[in-house]
Amino acid sequence: MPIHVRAEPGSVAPRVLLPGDPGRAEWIARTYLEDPVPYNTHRGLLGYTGRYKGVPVSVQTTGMGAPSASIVAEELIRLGARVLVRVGTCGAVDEALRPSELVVVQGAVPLEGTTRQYLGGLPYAPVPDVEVFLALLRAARRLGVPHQAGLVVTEDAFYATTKEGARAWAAYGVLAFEMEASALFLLAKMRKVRAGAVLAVSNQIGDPELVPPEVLQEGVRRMTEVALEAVLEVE
Ligand SMILES: O=P(O)(O)O[C@H]1O[C@H](CO)[C@@H](O)[C@H]1O
Ligand SMILES: O=c1cc[nH]c(=O)[nH]1
Repeated sequence: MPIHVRAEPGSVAPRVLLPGDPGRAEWIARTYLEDPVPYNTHRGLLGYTGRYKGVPVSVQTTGMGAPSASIVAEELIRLGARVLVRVGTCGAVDEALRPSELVVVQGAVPLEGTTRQYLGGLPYAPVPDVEVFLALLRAARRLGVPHQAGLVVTEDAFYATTKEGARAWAAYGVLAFEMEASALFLLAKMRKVRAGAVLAVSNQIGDPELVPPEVLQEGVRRMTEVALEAVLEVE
């Protein structure tokens, strides 16, 4: 049994949704999964397995930041996860992004320390699995959900980022900042599994004010439905 995700072999489905927040994991399991069974509560890394439209799906909390997400992803893969989709929130850099709008992540600039340690300092371009990315994009279009596809920055220090600092990244095509995607994408390539990410805008970067809770919840609902429909399309 892994050290952190204390699940028995066979209790995690091949398809896994990955929110940072345990509350979101519980909500997704209760709202969308048939017969959800909890398999981990250790460290608050809540994990559940049930079925979505008859297909086994797990939802597993990553915690915040690439160090925690990388531990969880490594252990999930050892437990049999094969398609990992982050369902997270993000701070918008692009002013055209509306509160709760979705970002289908096409690539994640690795501004965090976890990939640096794995790569021994080598430059790298963390990208999602192309089939997962296309399935997320198709699902967002089919469901008619407001979204953009593009780059995000994966950062370590939420409160170190300023509006001005983030705007500099907008000049290179970055839409939003978040804290886990680059590590997930690298690990998926290293361990030969598929990964992707879809995010809902929770705030403007450098602004501590969250979008109103009911607006954010609507974004989270749409993001979850996009991710669930997408994982059904990918082996
Ligand atoms: O809402 P989640 O999935 O946790 O994602 C974002 O929210 C947290 C920061 O508030 C970080 O984990 C960041 O990536
Ligand atoms: O990294 C993050 C995630 C959400 N919101 C932010 O402002 N930054």
